[in-house]
Amino acid sequence: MGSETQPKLPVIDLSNENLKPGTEAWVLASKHVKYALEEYGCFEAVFHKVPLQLHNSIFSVVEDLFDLPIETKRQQTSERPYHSYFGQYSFLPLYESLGVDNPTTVEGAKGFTKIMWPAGNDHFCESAQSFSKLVAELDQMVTRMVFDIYGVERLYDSHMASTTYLLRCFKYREQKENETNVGLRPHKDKTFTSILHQSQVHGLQVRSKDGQWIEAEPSPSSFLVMAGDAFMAWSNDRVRSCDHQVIMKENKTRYSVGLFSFNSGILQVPEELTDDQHPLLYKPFDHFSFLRFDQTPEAKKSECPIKAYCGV
Ligand SMILES: O=C(O)CCC(=O)C(=O)O
Ligand SMILES: [Fe+2]
Repeated sequence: MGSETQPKLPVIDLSNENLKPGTEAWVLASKHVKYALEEYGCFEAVFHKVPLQLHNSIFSVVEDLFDLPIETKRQQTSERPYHSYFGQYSFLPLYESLGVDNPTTVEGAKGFTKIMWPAGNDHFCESAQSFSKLVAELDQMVTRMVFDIYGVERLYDSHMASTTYLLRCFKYREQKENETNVGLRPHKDKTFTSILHQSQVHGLQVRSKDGQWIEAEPSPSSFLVMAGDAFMAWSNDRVRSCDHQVIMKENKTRYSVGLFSFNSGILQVPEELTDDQHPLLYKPFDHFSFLRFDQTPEAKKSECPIKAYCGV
């Protein structure tokens, strides 16, 4: 009998201070990032720049956030899809989430904090902003690596200038007897990138190309960097968007946080990514209009909403 090896996600250490564009280390890391995003649609980034103390404080304030009354949490509403409070669904009983728009800015962090705690909560505000700023640095590094390795570094600055961030916080309560252990059903994010960070409780799983579910291991220095549908379309299907789910096995409350990136303008496949072997697969599209389309019955019926929306 052969021994079964558990599939693992690619792990890439992006902590080194000397990891700078143009260096050999940068080129090597960029190749690993490209391979991981093309094969898995994701990888585990080791990123020690987020100190243990900040990891602890972000999960402590996220716990306080979900302890607020439901009526308070429902005060967070937004015109933008994915930016409001979600929870109390009979079909997804364990799940709750809240989003902080523009969390890397003082205004964004303060604006959200004021809605949740009208008398203020500096600890929440500062932790959410510091955490988001560091994870945004990771996002920018990875995005730059991808643009470099695909030979489209000329487009990086304008891409980043129109990127906006959303910090989503998640709580999955323990299941009661006879209740489902599904925290979140299989899905692909509609983001450009999503960077997920878990508390110590397992749950996040990623589907490999051959259909196996691979568990993402929680650790204070681990960040799961995933490509969303917008990234896949921008890359003309070189990058896969990552299929993932949350399954609760430990019977403990689970918290996680994710920094989601969106483009506030039009995304289009760079001409460098099309040729005879790679004909253009997507028309230019407005990212936020795609998010709205994704909520329509037409999108719900579709196997691949981004292709239904702007596929050639
Ligand atoms: O809780 C997690 O780790 C995953 C959340 C997620 O996949 C999402 O909100 O899209
Ligand atoms: Fe997701």
